[in-house]
Amino acid sequence: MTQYSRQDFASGEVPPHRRAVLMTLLGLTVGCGIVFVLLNYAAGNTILSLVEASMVLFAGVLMFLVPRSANICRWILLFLLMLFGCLLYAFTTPLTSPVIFVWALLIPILSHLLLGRWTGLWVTVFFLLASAAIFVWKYWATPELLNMLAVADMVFCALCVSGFSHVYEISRERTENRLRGMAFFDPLTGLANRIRFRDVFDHECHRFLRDATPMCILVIDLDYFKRINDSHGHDAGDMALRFVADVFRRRLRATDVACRIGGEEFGIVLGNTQGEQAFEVADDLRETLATCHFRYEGFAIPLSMTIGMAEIGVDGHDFKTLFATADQRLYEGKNNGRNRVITTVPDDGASSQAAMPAA
Ligand SMILES: Nc1nc2c(ncn2[C@@H]2O[C@H](COP(=O)(O)OP(=O)(O)OP(=O)(O)O)[C@@H](O)[C@H]2O)c(=O)[nH]1
Repeated sequence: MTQYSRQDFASGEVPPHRRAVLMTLLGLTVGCGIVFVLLNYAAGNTILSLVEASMVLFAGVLMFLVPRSANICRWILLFLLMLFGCLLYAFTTPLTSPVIFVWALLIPILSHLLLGRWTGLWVTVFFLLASAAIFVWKYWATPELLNMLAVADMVFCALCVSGFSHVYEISRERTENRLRGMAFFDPLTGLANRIRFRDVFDHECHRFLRDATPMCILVIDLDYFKRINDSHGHDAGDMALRFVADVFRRRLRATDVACRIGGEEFGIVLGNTQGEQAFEVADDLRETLATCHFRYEGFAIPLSMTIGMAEIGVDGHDFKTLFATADQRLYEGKNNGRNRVITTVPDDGASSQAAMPAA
């Protein structure tokens, strides 16, 4: 069953700030680029001004494409490689002054902001080493630029900027993961919360609309849960909720997502699962909980749950309809004695396909 992990957030999803940073960089490339195209053209550095003009053009095209692209990873990488390549070319040309090397300090900052800590680090190392090699090659015979003090200034400054960028990105990633964990997961049980439940449902719904992949949802409510709190205390109730979450974790597949909707109510999305299979899973969960007693301070406390089920394409096509249907079946199950799974509610109001309560 899907649980919270760092991988949940590293699955090709670009953090939102990268889009904003990329758009700012593209705007600056167009703005500053035009100035440098003109300056270099006026200084007789025609090839460099042409290279810069093509960068300006590419940045302009990307400013149009990026807001319309869902996955901007490849644009980020392509643009940075071209931008840094363009910088290296500018470093090599004899008409540029030594001051141009100051732009190399942007490499670690932009790489980390746009590519994350590891890809950012490798891109930084590669382009900074290349810049250093060009500097040594270009000013080999200029001792006032290539002496111990000047080299120490440049190397330590580059190391500081790279180190701070890397540390900043590590702490930013950690904070983002922690905040996302708090936003999408229930702290008591470690299961997903209702926001993530909805996200997963939407994802599976798109799969159904695209290639008819079946999907079912279960809406689950523990039976007479109030009695546990009343007889054994709130701690016992909390432990019972964790116990139920463990039952889900043990039984469900890695692709299924269980969540705590609130209180003693849970929801499960069973991706790529048809009605009959989903009923078997639901009934298995029901039976497991009803037969394995939860223990608290020496007491064996019986637990059971009632489950309402709905299948996409059969009971509806959107979250609101499917959830309402499953919820209605859940309450049908509660009214009919609890500890059962309800998959259909005929018009006459009687439940069918209900697993009968364990003895
Ligand atoms: N310990 C604990 N109890 C909770 C939590 N959230 C909700 N509850 C309790 O769950 C109980 C739910 O009670 P009811 O809605 O009456 O439902 P029930 O007793 O399970 O009865 P039926 O659903 O009708 O079978 C309430 O006593 C809530 O206080 C929680 O996080 N921890």
